[in-house]
Amino acid sequence: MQSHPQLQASGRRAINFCGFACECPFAVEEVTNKGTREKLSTPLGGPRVESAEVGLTPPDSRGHASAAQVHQAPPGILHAHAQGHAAHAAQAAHVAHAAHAAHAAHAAHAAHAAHAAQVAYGHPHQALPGQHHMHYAGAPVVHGMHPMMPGAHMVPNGHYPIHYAPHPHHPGYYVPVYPGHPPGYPPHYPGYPPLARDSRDKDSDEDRKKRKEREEPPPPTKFDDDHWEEPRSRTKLKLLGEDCGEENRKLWSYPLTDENRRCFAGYIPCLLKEEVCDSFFKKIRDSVDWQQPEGPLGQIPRKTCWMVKAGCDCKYRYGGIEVAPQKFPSWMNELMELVLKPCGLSQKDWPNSCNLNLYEDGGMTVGWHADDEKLFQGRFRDCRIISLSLGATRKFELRLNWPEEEEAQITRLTLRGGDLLTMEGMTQKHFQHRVPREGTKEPRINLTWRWVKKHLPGCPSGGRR
Ligand SMILES: O=C(O)CCC(=O)C(=O)O
Ligand SMILES: [Fe+2]
Repeated sequence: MQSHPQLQASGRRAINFCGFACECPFAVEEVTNKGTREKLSTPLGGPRVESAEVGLTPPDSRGHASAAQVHQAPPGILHAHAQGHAAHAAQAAHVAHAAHAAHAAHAAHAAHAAHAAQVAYGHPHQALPGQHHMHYAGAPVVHGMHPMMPGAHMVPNGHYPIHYAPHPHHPGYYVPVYPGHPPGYPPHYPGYPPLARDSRDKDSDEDRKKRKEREEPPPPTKFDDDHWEEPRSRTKLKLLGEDCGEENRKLWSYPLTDENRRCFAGYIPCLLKEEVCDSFFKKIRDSVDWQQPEGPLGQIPRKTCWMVKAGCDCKYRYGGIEVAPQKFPSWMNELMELVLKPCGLSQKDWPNSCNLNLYEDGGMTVGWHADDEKLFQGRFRDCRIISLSLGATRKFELRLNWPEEEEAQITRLTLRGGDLLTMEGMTQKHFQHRVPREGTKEPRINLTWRWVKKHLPGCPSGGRR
């Protein structure tokens, strides 16, 4: 993450925002103007920033950028704080609205808040008209009741009664939370729209637990006492990596092999050469009519496109969105030829649909989900999904829906441009997968080929008309 320009100007540089490849907003170290590194920590584990030299420079175009990013704050992280530093929060808030600045300050850690408030407006009285609040260090007055936290007094320089909850991903880190939000509701502040969250993005442990209690179906009935699913020695399921011919077999490995659940993920590294990847990447990026549909929780955090073979007009509905089909373009045949040959599939057996995603940078993601929509029948029978990655390297994770004691819950893979990944058997029933947030600035395109087994009513490829 880049240092804030105001910090740079003051000779201080906040670095190493948490060190994790994710959304953790907190700086954990700072380079001082003496060139030494200081640990930033609070009694609660969240770090504290004491960059009192932060100036009162008005926001520039970067400020606008910050404001925009504020609205894209990742789930579980408070909006104004999302940029990882009070100065960002302040600047973002400043750009947005003085009242928002108040919330930015409030949202932030008390020490951050001081700077947020101070830097953001310099006119603390405008924070929320008619209220005595948000006057922190450096501002003239500190008194009054907090406008949104009953019983809470405003106090100078920290020890402000912000409540903290464990960071959803990083043990030992804490994030401020706003009391009064309904459980499971993504923290946000009045005046901001709800977080733009993918309804598939159910990646906080807290969320997961609560959702589980509320709406997750109980584990399905097992095939027998020892097996979740009928073993493939009986069903005769053939894996692509086994049934692809002698010359291709050596290309494959199976990083996920769960015979008990009949779940598999196959992998071929660097299937396509770099020049081929580059050429398809550009063609796809520039020619596809990318959509970023709005779901119940805001725009999905990536661009997408749903393509089908001629004769099918099934829409793809998932997570409260609906994507209209586009026809396979001419490049699709060329690409399928390259990708599906090593899978041992001849043209008559090719998939009849493909879901495409464009992740413009590491901030774009797909949250935990399974491709278990009725179209593909993956909850009821073996289901193949073949995925090709182009562009930036991203992590890909699989987790069990119903882990048993001591079972490893997450399988982590790294997908580079040109890599092929499959999910086979009952993987869509027993596992969820995701592409988590990362720091990269580089774009990635992913294509997942699938077989529509149950066409929507009215689709010319379906049984009924
Ligand atoms: O981008 C990826 O690798 C996964 C995409 C995915 O899971 C999906 O499109 O359903
Ligand atoms: Fe998926």
